[in-house]
Amino acid sequence: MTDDLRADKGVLEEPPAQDDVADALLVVDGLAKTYPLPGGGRLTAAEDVSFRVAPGGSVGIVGESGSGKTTVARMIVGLVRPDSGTVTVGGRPRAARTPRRRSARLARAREIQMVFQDPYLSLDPRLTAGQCLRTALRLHGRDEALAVELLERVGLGGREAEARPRQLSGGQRQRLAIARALAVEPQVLVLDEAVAALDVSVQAQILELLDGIRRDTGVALVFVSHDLAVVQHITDEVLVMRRGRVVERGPTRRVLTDPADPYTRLLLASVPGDGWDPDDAVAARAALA
Ligand SMILES: Nc1ncnc2c1ncn2[C@@H]1O[C@H](COP(=O)(O)OP(=O)(O)OP(=O)(O)O)[C@@H](O)[C@H]1O
Repeated sequence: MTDDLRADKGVLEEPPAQDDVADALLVVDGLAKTYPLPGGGRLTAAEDVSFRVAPGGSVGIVGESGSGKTTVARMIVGLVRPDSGTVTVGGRPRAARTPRRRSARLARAREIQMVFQDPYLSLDPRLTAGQCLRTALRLHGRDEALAVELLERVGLGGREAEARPRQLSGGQRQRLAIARALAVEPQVLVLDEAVAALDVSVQAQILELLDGIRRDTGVALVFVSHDLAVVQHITDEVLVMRRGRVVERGPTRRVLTDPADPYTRLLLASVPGDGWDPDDAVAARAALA
């Protein structure tokens, strides 16, 4: 999409820090998805969503429930097929379908890994943490002994290595899910509300962990969250989504301290803090609708 078109669509476009396509690791271009509505017509879950992330970069996607964040995350990973748009990792366009050949499937998994809100659903309940990591390492032709290093990397010790997912705390399970994703050595990690279910102190530990990992490994992060405070800590740039469209984007600090779009202002006004009045937040929403 050209800048003129973007301006026509009312999307505020600041030159992102990672503006050079050649430097971008992940290029998301014009992703769109609609779903049929029960009474006819179609719901726009995502419309013309484009952004780029450099190696070691971190982009946040924020918005309220139903704004289209998960749809975008799932299209990037390949769990939802876009109506249009492309996803390119390291200069290679991702195929629309999961390839049949095993080697191609593994190569695709090494491009992008995803961490979900509830790691229970993605972890095999029968495997201990150590077995889980060794299985992933073996599958990708890596040395199984690296499991110890990975556990250490995410702050899990020998006791946790022998535990199955149900014997771990929510924070430990999420650490394991991150370690398993890293076992694949992905270029991009997409995290969908990955810390939403954790209490604030555990959230902080996981965010710190992710920040260290992206600095050390150069993995690019796409961080989907409804929580502006979370995004503030982990991302360089942020996209604000409303009703499937990106209504604002820019450096995270700027967007969160000096928002240009009324919807971003509303999101910020909705966060409880000093002098916060729920009536004001409700009134602001009514004015925007
Ligand atoms: N498989 C589907 N079929 C029909 N509609 C869907 C489907 N998946 C999502 N939607 C709709 O698309 C819109 C965007 O949903 P999405 O889950 O992407 O939003 P979200 O911002 O991630 O919300 P949340 O934070 O609640 O997960 C919503 O209106 C949702 O009801």
